[in-house]
Amino acid sequence: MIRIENVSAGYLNKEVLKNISCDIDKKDFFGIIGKNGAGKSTLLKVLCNLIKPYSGNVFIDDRNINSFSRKEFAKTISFLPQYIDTSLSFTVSEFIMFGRYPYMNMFKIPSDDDYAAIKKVMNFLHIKNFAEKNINELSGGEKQIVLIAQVLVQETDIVVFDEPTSHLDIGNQNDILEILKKLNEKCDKTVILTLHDLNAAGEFCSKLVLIENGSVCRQGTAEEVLNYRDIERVYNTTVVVKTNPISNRPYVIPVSKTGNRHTGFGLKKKNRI
Ligand SMILES: Nc1ncnc2c1ncn2[C@@H]1O[C@H](COP(=O)(O)OP(=O)(O)OP(=O)(O)O)[C@@H](O)[C@H]1O
Repeated sequence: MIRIENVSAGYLNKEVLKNISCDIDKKDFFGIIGKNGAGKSTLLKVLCNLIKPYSGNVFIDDRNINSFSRKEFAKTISFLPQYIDTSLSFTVSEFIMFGRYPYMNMFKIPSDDDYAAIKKVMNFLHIKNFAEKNINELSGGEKQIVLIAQVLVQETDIVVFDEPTSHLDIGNQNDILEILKKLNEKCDKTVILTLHDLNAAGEFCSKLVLIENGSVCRQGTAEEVLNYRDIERVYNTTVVVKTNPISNRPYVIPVSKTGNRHTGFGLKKKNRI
């Protein structure tokens, strides 16, 4: 269980997160949503101990994250940031090997365990055939899977992703989210991620937190969080929220503020939920 308790944080004098609290359960597929600049990535950085909060604490299984050594923490939680430089010339297996850093000795020579971990993850993600390709030669979707592989070889129980599906088409986006879902449900990993696509968030996440100007606007199940009133206020737009007939999960459609001249539908409440 992860407990984020009364966290305020930011950069120099700029306070971004204002007294945020939330609990993340071991079994959660936990989505963080909110508009650009709301503080989602900052929250992930606090959680991953990359920036220290001005006040408040983060606990993993009742242990303050400040009490972990660097290596111990890297064996507990792994993080894929929003931007990662893949322009350097590495093969896919060399690139994935960077994820084994916490397990290596001071000479940084990979052991049999490190090679075995890479092989296992490549099999899991079906990317064995990429192993010797240069990372620069991959498509956006393939590259994203390799980045996830680097996170997985770290073999942590908690995996954190900052917008893992940005720039991907709907097919690749679904593939990545299915992989993360499998990690959550079959491999018992706690998955925490930020998403801009509210429909993907509604479809895949077991819990959501909606961040508004650095504070928690609402947290709970997708049905609780994706309600049109909160979404409209936070994103300053007009939406309809419906239930996906196949999965029974909520999805959100933007609506032109002036209604639709073809159907004559106005923005009455009955048309929006
Ligand atoms: N390194 C930094 N130094 C100073 N300010 C920063 C830094 N990183 C982010 N900020 C500011 O903190 C605020 C929150 O940024 P953050 O990246 O957490 O938002 P976000 O919700 O993840 O946004 P997005 O959806 O656009 O990625 C923004 O105003 C941003 O300009």
